[in-house]
Amino acid sequence: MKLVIENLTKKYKNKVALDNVSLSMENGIYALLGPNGAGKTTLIYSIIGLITYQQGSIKYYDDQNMEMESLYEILGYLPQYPSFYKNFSVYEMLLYIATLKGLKKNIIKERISEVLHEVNLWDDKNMKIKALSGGMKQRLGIAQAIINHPRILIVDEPTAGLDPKERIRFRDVIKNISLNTIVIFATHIVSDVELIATNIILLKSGKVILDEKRETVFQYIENKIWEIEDVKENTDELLTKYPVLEAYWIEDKVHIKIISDEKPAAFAIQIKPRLEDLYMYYFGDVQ
Ligand SMILES: Nc1ncnc2c1ncn2[C@@H]1O[C@H](COP(=O)(O)OP(=O)(O)OP(=O)(O)O)[C@@H](O)[C@H]1O
Repeated sequence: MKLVIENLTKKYKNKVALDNVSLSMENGIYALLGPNGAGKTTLIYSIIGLITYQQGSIKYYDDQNMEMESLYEILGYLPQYPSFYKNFSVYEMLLYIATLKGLKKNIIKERISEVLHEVNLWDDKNMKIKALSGGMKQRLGIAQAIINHPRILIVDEPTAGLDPKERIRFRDVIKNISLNTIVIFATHIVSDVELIATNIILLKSGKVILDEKRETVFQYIENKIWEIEDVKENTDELLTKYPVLEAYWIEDKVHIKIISDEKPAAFAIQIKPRLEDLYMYYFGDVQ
């Protein structure tokens, strides 16, 4: 599978929501990161064909590199705010979606059972949707998105409302799927994609400001992240002089993490950057 976006521009009246966006994706997990209003949802809506755009093109190619006419049989989508028929049971909802997605009758039951086990809802399959908790609804959303073995899976803030154990389960499900699927994972929760993303895309004010493989994404902030332990003296000076990425307690000591081209203090230790640092570097106004 290949998804190729070229020079995509989308305007809502005079507001430019996507500005000349070009991206090329193959199987793997693409973390789509950006602050509120960056254009993530607009990009997703453009890919799935929910909205039209003024300029550019979006094309999909199959494994034989042939351009595909329609995306619908191979698409899985979890919207930011999924909604369901509240009087359906979990099982009925999936049966309905599976039928709409054209799954063959003889495999539907088995496939529903598989996905319900994957998202840990098997024991709750007869519960009415109106009685589900927020996290359970989110898991049902994940189940309906993957039920047709999508080759392009788009998930918008998928872990909102999931408890830590379910987040880990979800990460594993997504990782497995990504072996032969393009997964676009839009989120603000950087830690959810840190472990599994193969590519990082940063969107800012409708522009792609970074599109890089995970292995090379840290080159821009390598050797620039410093930790200062037990900050007591010079605290104010350090805080005003350098952009602070993070401040936290470890036992009874305050640590701060800052970004600086040079060693900011004699007792500063250089540490390896993490995805959160990269996010803060680009979006925390620390440049
Ligand atoms: N239907 C619309 N009409 C007018 N402007 C819109 C519309 N939808 C989005 N926008 C604007 O387009 C820009 C991009 O919005 P979009 O929802 O794509 O951002 P986002 O990155 O998904 O944000 P969030 O993280 O808050 O969901 C924003 O400035 C938003 O106000």
